[in-house]
Amino acid sequence: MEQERTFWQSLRDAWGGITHSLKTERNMRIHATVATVVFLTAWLVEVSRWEWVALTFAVSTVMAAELLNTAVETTVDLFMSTYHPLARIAKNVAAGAVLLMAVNALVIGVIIFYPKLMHLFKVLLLNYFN
Ligand SMILES: Nc1ncnc2c1ncn2[C@@H]1O[C@H](COP(=O)(O)OP(=O)(O)OP(=O)(O)O)[C@@H](O)[C@H]1O
Repeated sequence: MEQERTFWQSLRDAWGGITHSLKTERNMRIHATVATVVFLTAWLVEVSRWEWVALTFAVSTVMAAELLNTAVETTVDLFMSTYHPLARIAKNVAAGAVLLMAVNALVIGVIIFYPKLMHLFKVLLLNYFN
């Protein structure tokens, strides 16, 4: 039996899982880019404390879903290298979880940013014509 691992070894392996997904999954890189843009915009338009909570939660759930999707895809590929309807269902359902979380994050993003960006747009427009 394997020797008991330290907390730091587990943490390093978990981080290795995230970096693996970033290196191998294009969608994960898209999520990371969108997350960076969202956090930068949130900082620029000075969102409230609770809006930070909602955005952080939305972004992390999408990325966590993508990590689980990668885990499902990898596990399916390990056991099924040829076409199988059940493999298709497993992968599609895991991808569906990512889609659901992404739509949820989009709705939260629109609710938070739309009024702020519209306000900013109006201020810039008024300043331009005055
Ligand atoms: N062994 C298989 N049997 C049947 N269908 C499969 C199999 N492998 C993949 N598929 C189908 O192809 C799709 C893409 O699977 P793939 O493993 O290539 O994931 P991906 O290209 O990384 O997709 P994602 O965009 O969800 O990350 C799956 O959602 C599934 O519909």
